[in-house]
Amino acid sequence: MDLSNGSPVISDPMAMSQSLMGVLPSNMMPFSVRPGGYSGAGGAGVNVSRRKIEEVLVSGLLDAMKSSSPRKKHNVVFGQENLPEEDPAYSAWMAKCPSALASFKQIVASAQGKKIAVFLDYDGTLSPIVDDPEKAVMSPVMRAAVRNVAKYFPAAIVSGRSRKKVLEFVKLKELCYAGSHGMDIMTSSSAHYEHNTEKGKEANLFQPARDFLPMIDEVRFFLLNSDEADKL
Ligand SMILES: O=P(O)(O)OC[C@H]1O[C@H](O[C@H]2O[C@H](CO)[C@@H](O)[C@H](O)[C@H]2O)[C@H](O)[C@@H](O)[C@@H]1O
Repeated sequence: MDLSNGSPVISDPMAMSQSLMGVLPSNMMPFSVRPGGYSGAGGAGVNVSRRKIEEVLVSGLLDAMKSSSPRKKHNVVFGQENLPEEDPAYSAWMAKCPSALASFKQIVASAQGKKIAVFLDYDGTLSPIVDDPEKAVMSPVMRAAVRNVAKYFPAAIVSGRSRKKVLEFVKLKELCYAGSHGMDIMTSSSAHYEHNTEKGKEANLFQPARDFLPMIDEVRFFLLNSDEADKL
């Protein structure tokens, strides 16, 4: 990330130096953004205790993900009949993209005392994959878990779907939504984001996704979907 002119420019995370990546697996890609951004109402997202992080993210969100979507069979994904550990393609893929969940304790530990924002995918993460995209509804348990996440952390859903469609499924006003792969962003109307948004302005069409970044000090991405949650 180049901070030389005061605005964050995200470089290709995979090309970042090993020292910057630290000890994190390659699917958690940390980078810093300009400081002094998000200061949510009541300090949301900051100084959340380890117990609360585990309760909200692990017991709440991950458990909801595990029950909402059964794990896909490995051979459906890779077209193989053999066991995952015997499949070179699967092993190579796992080496390149290790499960963030295997390092979840490390993530929680390193999140201690930091401002945390949670970015979630919709299809296959908050809803099960189904044949008819119109029927990819979110369960009430998942909705409650996401609502709880948004109570403690700035939270956003990023989807390839239209923002309107995702909002129709999720029905939670306290989140940010980025639809059409991030080309259509709606920030929350709650007090959490008021200082970062123009009051009364609901949707910011074609707002660059990096406008989210001043809300937080540091971003650590990790890939997580219901397949992975099921392996916990
Ligand atoms: O970025 P996402 O939120 O993961 O959206 C990606 C695509 O999701 C939808 O398609 C996927 O889910 C459908 C419902 O479970 C499933 O039928 C389809 O096979 C999946 O590809 C959505 O329909 C697409 O428009 C999104 O781009």
